Amino acid sequence: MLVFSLTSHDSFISLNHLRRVILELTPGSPRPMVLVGNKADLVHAREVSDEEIRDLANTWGCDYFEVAAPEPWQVVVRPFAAIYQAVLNGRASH
Ligand SMILES: Nc1nc2c(ncn2[C@@H]2O[C@H](COP(=O)(O)OP(=O)(O)OP(=O)(O)O)[C@@H](O)[C@H]2O)c(=O)[nH]1
Repeated sequence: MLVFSLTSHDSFISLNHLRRVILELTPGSPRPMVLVGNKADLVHAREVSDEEIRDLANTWGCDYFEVAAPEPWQVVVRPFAAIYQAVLNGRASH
């Protein structure tokens, strides 16, 4: 799960490194990933544009979820459910 803060462009950029490390540590394995922008409630402090998020999600072939920690767990759980489903799909195709 590639999580960044919508209020920190640096955290968005640092996902490149994080993803590279994950890929290097797990060669040959299925590695379903989702992109998660946290702190969606802090609208006025937002530093990452929808366009750059969409571009990155397309480039990496990831689903994108926007969450805020204060939201009900039913919202915050969505990216976890997506990863879980992707793992199950990966197993089914092997
Ligand atoms: N409003 C809001 N605050 C959040 C959210 N997620 C985390 N925080 C707050 O951000 C602060 C830092 O949270 P941490 O969980 O310590 O995250 P961190 O990555 O160690 O620190 P930061 O780089 O400061 O975000 C805490 O005060 C959290 O309560 C969010 O979605 N919305």
